[in-house]
Amino acid sequence: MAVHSHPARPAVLGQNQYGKAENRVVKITRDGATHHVKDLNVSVSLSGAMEEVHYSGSNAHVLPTDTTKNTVYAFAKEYGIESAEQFGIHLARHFVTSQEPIHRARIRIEEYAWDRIETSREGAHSFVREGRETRLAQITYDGEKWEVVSGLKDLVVMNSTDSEFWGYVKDKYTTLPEAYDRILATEVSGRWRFNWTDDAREMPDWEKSYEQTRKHLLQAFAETYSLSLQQTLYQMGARIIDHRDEIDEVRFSLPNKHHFPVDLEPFGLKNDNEVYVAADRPYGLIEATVLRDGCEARIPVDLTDL
Ligand SMILES: O=c1[nH]c(=O)c2[nH]c(=O)[nH]c2[nH]1
Repeated sequence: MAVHSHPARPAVLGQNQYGKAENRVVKITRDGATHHVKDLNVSVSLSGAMEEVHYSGSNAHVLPTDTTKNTVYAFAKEYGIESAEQFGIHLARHFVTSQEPIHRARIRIEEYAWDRIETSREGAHSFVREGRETRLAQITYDGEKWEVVSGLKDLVVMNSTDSEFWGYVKDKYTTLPEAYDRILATEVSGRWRFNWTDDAREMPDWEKSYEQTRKHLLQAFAETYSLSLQQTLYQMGARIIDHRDEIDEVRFSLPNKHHFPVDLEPFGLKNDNEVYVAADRPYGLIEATVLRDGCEARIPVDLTDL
């Protein structure tokens, strides 16, 4: 394509910058059975001698935004992520010193913090996102009977190992590679229905019930060696039914927050289950009710209806 020059330009280019925004990089560092997680959202913004790409479309000075994305993932492997600041400094220095037309790099980073889930099983690879979930309660009374449904939403959890997914149906549209060691992460939305229905019976201790139900749910997530999110969901519900006599029904809606290992082979790097891209959509959505045997399902299928 012809590169046009504009000797008499009525419109002049002002401040400009470009790069790949919101690179979701998750780095797992393994210290034996103890895993450490760094979870960042990295936005790269470059500026410099970029007049020509705007005026004429010449890309001669343009390092592709796709390359800036690859650099983020490759650096996570090559240099690790000690801190957001250290990681950002590495990246900014790289872009400015390796590409002559790039004069300025701005790296913005958001970091999501994870706490460990306390569990009795061996190994430390289960995490809950820092920041409390939202607790929910719905009370219905018709003058005779009570129905109390409690629950929670926005409880984000992750296992950095002990999750596999294979042996599934394959048709002509199936491309998913089987996974024998993957990250399992979800944002739990759950509701549980109490069997307390009338004033003549003693009420459960609602505060203790919530705290214990949350604990069982988290421990079941952490302790289940998972062959599918469906299996983990059932274990979470069954653990609650087994341990909490006051609850007859549990329903979960679990988005599968996919973490795909990044292919670093093109950069001569081996990704040994360390660097992942955290994809936000589309996501698998796994939903099911777990009931005390013989009890009726009353929690709506669509939890947003509750
Ligand atoms: O745990 C999973 N369950 C699925 O049904 C499913 N489908 C898929 O593509 N990945 C997964 N993972």
